Amino acid sequence: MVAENGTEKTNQVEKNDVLKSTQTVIHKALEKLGYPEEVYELLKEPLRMMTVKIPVKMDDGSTKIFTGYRAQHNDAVGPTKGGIRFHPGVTETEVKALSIWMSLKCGIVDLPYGGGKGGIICDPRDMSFRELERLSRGYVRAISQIVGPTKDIPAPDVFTNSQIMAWMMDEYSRIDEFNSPGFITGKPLVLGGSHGRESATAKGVTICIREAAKKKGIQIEGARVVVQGFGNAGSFLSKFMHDAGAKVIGISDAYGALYDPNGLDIDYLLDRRDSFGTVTKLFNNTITNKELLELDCDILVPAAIENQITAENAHNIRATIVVEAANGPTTLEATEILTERGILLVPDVLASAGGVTVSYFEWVQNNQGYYWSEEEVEEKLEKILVKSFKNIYDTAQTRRVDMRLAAYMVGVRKMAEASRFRGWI
Ligand SMILES: NC(=O)C1=CN([C@@H]2O[C@H](COP(=O)(O)OP(=O)(O)OC[C@H]3O[C@@H](n4cnc5c(N)ncnc54)[C@H](O)[C@@H]3O)[C@@H](O)[C@H]2O)C=CC1
Ligand SMILES: O=C(O)CCC(=O)C(=O)O
Repeated sequence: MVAENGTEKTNQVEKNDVLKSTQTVIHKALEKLGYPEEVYELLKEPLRMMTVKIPVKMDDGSTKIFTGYRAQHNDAVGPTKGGIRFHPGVTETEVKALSIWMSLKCGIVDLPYGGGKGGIICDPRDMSFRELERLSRGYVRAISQIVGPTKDIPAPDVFTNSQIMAWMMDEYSRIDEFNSPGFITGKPLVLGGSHGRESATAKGVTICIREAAKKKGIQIEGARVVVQGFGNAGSFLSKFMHDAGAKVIGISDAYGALYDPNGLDIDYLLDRRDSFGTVTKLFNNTITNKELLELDCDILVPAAIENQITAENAHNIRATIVVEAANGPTTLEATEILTERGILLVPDVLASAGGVTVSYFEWVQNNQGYYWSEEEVEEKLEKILVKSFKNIYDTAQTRRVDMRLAAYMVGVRKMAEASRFRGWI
């Protein structure tokens, strides 16, 4: 496992905490809403969890057996939906937690879906293009019985992209003996992808930053922004903030971080990064991810992986607003510390919901065979996220809770109600 700067280590205990802490907040949210204990019993784990072994012929002639997962948290509202992660640190508990977060996101932005998530333990940075294609196709064959356009619809996540979605869609279409663009979202445009999906997660984060900045009296123009992660979410976000006149003073990837108090040249960095969001390897004068998170700034955006802001560094965070583009970057203890310190934390299940929202638009377009312009997509996304931010901010104020608990209260309600009407509880 890569460990250049100490951030790539996989810690099973922390990974377990991701599920436990999610369960803790769900429990609190259900209590606040007055639901009985059996609702928590139903929602605390995914309804279905599939573990698969995927044999892949490697380029050197050997066969490697990969382990993959697909979790389907709750399908009372509709088919499950959520990305697929290719990362060496993937664990079963992480995938379970990620599927629960997807349910919450879909509830928050009011999509007709429940949450799902997938992952494969692998390091795509060490694999060839053809090995990745064989792995992607093998995974789809292995999970094909439980997924499909009306059952569970995957999408991209860490270290997966539109090319991987294309291979997966092609493999599913062969199994289904039917062209099935609605099986997966985040596809290339020529295969039924949607305008705006690639940048959707970052667009959603940008809208949340703008709304949060208004609450804190921060002007975006000239604001100092730090972004951890320079992949799909982090790089588009850096570009949007840069274009809006903010000063992006720090960015990072898995190998280190770059800092310039006068603002980094984001266009240059975008041009030089690779398809895994790696750019810092090109520079000598890097800082660590730990140092990056503790930089003096107005807006901090963790956009990489889980458990980055913890009880250990929460006291040292010097941002006014923290907006979680990544899933689960802040532990519960750290959430409490930041809240006590008056830092406004916009939680992952709201801030990163732009991706699944435009994935839903992609699926709708695939189902109707009629495609929308980028302007239409952006207009619809803007309306949904502004409304969701307001709903959660207002809930936090009126119920005197932090925005994470408010978001869980909003997110959990629809699936609890749908489960009740179906007679499951
Ligand atoms: N792609 C999407 O549509 C969505 C992504 N997210 C979340 O956003 C986060 C980033 O996802 P993407 O940008 O899609 O992934 P990506 O694969 O495009 O980029 C990941 C970035 O994180 C960095 N990274 C990986 N491991 C790291 C580590 N141990 N320490 C520091 N940096 C590390 C990589 O170097 C890269 O810059 C994840 O938490 C993901 O679940 C959330 C919603 C939607
Ligand atoms: O686009 C989607 O369907 C899901 C994106 C995702 O995996 C996430 O929001 O974490």
